[in-house]
Amino acid sequence: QPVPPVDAEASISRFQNYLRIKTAHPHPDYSTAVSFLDSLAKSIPNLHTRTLYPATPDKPLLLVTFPGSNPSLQSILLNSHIDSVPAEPSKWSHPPFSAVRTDDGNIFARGAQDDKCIAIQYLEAIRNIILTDPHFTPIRTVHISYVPDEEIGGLHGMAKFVESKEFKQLNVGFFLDEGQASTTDQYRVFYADRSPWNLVIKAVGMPGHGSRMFDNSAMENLMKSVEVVSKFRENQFDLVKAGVLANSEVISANLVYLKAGIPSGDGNFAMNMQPSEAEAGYDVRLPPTVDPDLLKKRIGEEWAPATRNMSYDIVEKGPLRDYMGRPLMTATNDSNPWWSVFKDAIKACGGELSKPEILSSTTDARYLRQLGIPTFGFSPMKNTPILLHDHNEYLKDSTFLEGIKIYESIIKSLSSFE
Ligand code: MET
Ligand SMILES: [Zn+2]
Ligand SMILES: [Zn+2]
Repeated sequence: QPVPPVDAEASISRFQNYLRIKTAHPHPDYSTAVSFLDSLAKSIPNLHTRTLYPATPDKPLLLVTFPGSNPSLQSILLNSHIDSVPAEPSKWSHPPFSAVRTDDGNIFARGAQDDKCIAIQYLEAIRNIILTDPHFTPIRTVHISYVPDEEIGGLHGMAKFVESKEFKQLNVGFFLDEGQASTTDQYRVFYADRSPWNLVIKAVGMPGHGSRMFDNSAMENLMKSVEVVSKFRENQFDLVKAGVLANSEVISANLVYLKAGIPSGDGNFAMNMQPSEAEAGYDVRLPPTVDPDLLKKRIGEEWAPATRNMSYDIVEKGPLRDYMGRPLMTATNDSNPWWSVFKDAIKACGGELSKPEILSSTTDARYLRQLGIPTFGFSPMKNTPILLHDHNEYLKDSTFLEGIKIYESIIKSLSSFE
């Protein structure tokens, strides 16, 4: 029986159709996305699916299973989050949920890189594996999880899932999650993430007429803090600019909002009033190697000192250490047998990997590393600008297709590893 040819155009259409589902926060359409992925998985022979609700009925998680011949071996879990960050359509050259494909092959959509590409690539890779070799049976079972809420911290998604009995029954031995695009000809792989803190610094101070000059206004107090944090940020960034450390190896503290002022009722602010409260919000990211207590000390003493009427609030979005108290990092040496299997699989299909890195952003991988499960971040996008969370996010059609080939090799190798 002749093997039907792999239909690349059909794979691209399926990618575009998935991109067209409005999965952006604050109201991601999880039910449409899950039914789309569920039917897609069911159109591939040998795949089974289950929909789980680890947290609440409005936050589904789709689990796809490609059964292995030896269920006593630990399984492989591939992951993709369903949700996307918001997009501002007026700032885009194509509507963010149109998945327009330009003449040069770029497919524009929110989620094209982060991370709806891998969602479809996993399934297309398995489809191609079965198509080209109908007798291929993995030795280890391969699961794919499609999880909600990653972009808002994963508390009602992966964090809950890893605590469930369904997860424990999967007996996961190796986990693969999203990574980031590479601007070079080499693929990037990530062995750790930075952990996010949401830091809010608040100032109170003397209110008064807009014309008066006095010490200790809330604005003055807050702006002094903003200067101190900016200085810290500059010092960290200088290490990056000098090539001493990578972006992901320093602490970043980026100002993401400022809130102050007395509303004048017409959407503006009263200009002749000095407010008695002001606050600043920071996205802070900590590399796995830093001591969180030292940073907290610095925040309390230097960034938001009580002596200047300042207070602060830190929301830690997820774990920083595993249950043994160790930093969340996956070994990339012989102590981790999965490392060479993964590396060799990339090489086997002609790909090259750059030196393993810490991811500058954060993924659900931290919840698996917390359990001590070997975990890498990987999204096969080379020669591609890094556009996650940016305007005009896109992925080239040929890059998407290359990624499917990479996953064919990875899935075959990982699932055949005894
Ligand atoms: C707030 S948890 C992480 C969410 C998102 N993936 C980010 O890195 O910003
Ligand atoms: Zn992502
Ligand atoms: Zn993201």
